[in-house]
Amino acid sequence: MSRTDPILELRDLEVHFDTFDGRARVINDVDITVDEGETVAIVGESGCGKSVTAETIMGMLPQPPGEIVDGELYYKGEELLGDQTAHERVKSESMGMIFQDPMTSLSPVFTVGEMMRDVLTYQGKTNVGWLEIVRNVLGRRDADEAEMRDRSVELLDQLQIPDPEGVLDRYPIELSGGMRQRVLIAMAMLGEPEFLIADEPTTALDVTVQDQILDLLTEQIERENLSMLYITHNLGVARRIADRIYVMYAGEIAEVGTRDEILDEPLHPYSRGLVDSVPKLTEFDRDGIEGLLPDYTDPPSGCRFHPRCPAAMSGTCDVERPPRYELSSGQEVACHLYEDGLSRAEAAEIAAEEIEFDSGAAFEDRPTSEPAQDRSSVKGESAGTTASIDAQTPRSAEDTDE
Ligand SMILES: Nc1ncnc2c1ncn2[C@@H]1O[C@H](COP(=O)(O)OP(=O)(O)OP(=O)(O)O)[C@@H](O)[C@H]1O
Ligand code: NI
Repeated sequence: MSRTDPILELRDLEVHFDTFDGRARVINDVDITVDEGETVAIVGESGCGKSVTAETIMGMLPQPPGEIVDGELYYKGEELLGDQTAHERVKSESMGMIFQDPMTSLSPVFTVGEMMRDVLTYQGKTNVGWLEIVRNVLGRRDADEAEMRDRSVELLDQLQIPDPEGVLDRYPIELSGGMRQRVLIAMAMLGEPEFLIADEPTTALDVTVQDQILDLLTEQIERENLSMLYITHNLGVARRIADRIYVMYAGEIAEVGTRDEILDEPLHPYSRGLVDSVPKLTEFDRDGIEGLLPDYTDPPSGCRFHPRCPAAMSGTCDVERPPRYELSSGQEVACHLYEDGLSRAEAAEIAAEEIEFDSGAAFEDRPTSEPAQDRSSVKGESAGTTASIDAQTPRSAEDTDE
């Protein structure tokens, strides 16, 4: 892996929430690095802490109930978590944020909190015109209208929005979902950012429109040589867009590697289960991961994944938190099966020998190094308990970009 200087470095992040059930220790010691010109994806199932990580980077974590207990965030070497003024400045000067379109994400799978946060993108209104939004986004209520129009038209045009002049005078509600998402990307680009952060911007769109949006986004990234952190639960999207991938599980980083390393042969048992649960992305024919994310108010001891792990070793994985072992290739994996300095080939051999998903067998019943042979149960049979990660978007073709 040839790497340039990091533009963004998140170190040792720990985020807790005060909830009715007690203190939820959600983000536990998360490190993320994005190099100049690089697109990094964070993948993981719903609830694993992707958005909390993004909110922290954007200085948008609601505090309370959230609390950043530990961690540093460096943007080009400047620390931001301890300096709100610097964070605000860097955000407005250098960062662009792409959210989900609040109007297409009004769906029961989103929490009220998430919807409210997204709606803020429109300053709480759905009936404001484009120029109004631009003024707010730029924080320049007095910005010269002609100048904003020119820049906006140019961007809308780059994003292949038909009749960009006309769109400027339309309300978001008059545009299709795909068009609104393009407008949201244009909004993020308006401040001429060098770093983009996107939290599942295409999730609510159907696959064809999602593809178009990803193409347009990639074009913008290449044109402006941007760095990007892209958050998604969709491995197909990560394959399209990412140079490197961080796999997150229960508020921790399970594995980091290049896109091909992670998607072609992941090493962490969780990543393997995740990738294998997407039929189109793999030749393996394994089952999904049984069980649910842990309760963050009482997370498992040792490795947070051990209760769901088919390769968990009693006396080790339930006791000791695995460090992130670094292979000779640079790939990092937080799992006791491995050790520092292994080659990819050695690690792949260990993974093939030790990790096999099947149904039902609980951690307690499992011998240490003899994976069970029963593979009768397939993903989906135990509805609701199998980690589900989409290769496709959940919406149907009926919702296409009209
Ligand atoms: N404002 C909040 N108050 C309390 N708990 C929160 C808050 N925001 C997030 N959490 C908790 O933090 C955990 C991680 O949530 P997060 O939204 O980061 O998950 P995610 O990986 O982005 O999931 P998804 O794919 O569904 O968007 C969840 O258990 C969630 O309930
Ligand atoms: Ni999220």
